[in-house]
Amino acid sequence: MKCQDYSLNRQTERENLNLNPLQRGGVLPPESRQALYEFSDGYSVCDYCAGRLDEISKPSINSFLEDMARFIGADYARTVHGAREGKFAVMHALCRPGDTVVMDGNAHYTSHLAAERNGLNIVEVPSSDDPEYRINAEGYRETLDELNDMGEDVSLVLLTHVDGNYGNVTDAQAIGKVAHDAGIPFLLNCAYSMGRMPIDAKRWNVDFVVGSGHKSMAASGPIGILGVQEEWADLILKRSSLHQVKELEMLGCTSRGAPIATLMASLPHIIHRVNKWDVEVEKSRYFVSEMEKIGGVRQIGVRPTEHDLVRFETPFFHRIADKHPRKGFYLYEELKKRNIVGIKRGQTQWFKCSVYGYSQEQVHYIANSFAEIATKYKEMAD
Ligand SMILES: Cc1ncc(COP(=O)(O)O)c(C=O)c1O
Repeated sequence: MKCQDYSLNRQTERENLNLNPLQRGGVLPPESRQALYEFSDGYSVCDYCAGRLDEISKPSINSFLEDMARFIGADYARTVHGAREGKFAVMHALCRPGDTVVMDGNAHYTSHLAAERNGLNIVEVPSSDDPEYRINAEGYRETLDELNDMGEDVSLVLLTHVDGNYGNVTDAQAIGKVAHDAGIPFLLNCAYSMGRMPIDAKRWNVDFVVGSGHKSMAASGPIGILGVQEEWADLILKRSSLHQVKELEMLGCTSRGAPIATLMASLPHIIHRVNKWDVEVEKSRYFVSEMEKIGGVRQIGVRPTEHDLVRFETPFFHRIADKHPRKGFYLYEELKKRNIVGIKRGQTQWFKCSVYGYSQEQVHYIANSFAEIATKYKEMAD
């Protein structure tokens, strides 16, 4: 069989300033790039395995998981292949087909799919209207009261801590309390927060917490974290009846090579960086204020933003696209000329972006580049 050359090169994308919110939190520090090289073979962490991934002591996955659990305020931590697999595992262990799970109206599609694959009914707590799309504890209380009045049993309450559309940071502690007052366990999806900002599952009334290594924890994917409190450990981490040492919901073992090696190497880095979250939020607010100096550009979602993921409505750039010979592609192309990528090609009506991890000078350069493009095509927007 003839096969084309698949050797890959991503140098250009790596060297540009990448504003895609999906990419910002997954950039590896140098020590993790080294780990990636050392552990790039498939089963590379399994040389000294005595039966189960989370018990391996060389490399020290066992103590890494204890440190991770402490970092997120959970009693136990396991690696999974992503936040979605963590949600699926919790639902699979806890709920029965036909049960109802209550989740926020801003929930990620993977929460829907995890529920669907488990045969669960989804009831959503609506967000507030445009432009805030806010999710609050009162909404959860009302929805749970209504379901209770209808005689509907709810087996799980799920909240997206930070949603992927607006970057709204919700009050997990208050919603966790509502869930517990109703006697229902609480699952917090921290894909956009764990590894970026401090998480305290115990203080926030969280029974199960999931995070995403490739999204927010400076790791090569696919990898995620599932945190579980003591009360639920026997259920979620129950052993197989056929292979006594193996944990059923983990299908025995999860991540077995580069993803877990990079996440381990990145743990000190992310423990350190979450303490500087305030600086990131300030940087993000500065970026929003600079962008909003361009006529008609407006940040959507809760204001001032409390996260690095920001969504802008950009009618100004959209009007230019109507007249520009390159149509909607001009914005992407103009940014690329300035070594900025991450805004989807052809998208001008609105876009999401993030300046997480960039220096103040880089943020200034990025904001200035948008302003420069706006000035260049000002006439076309009139
Ligand atoms: C809010 C949110 N939850 C979950 C996910 C999925 O994370 P993972 O790829 O780790 O399953 C995403 C990814 O975009 C997300 O934005």
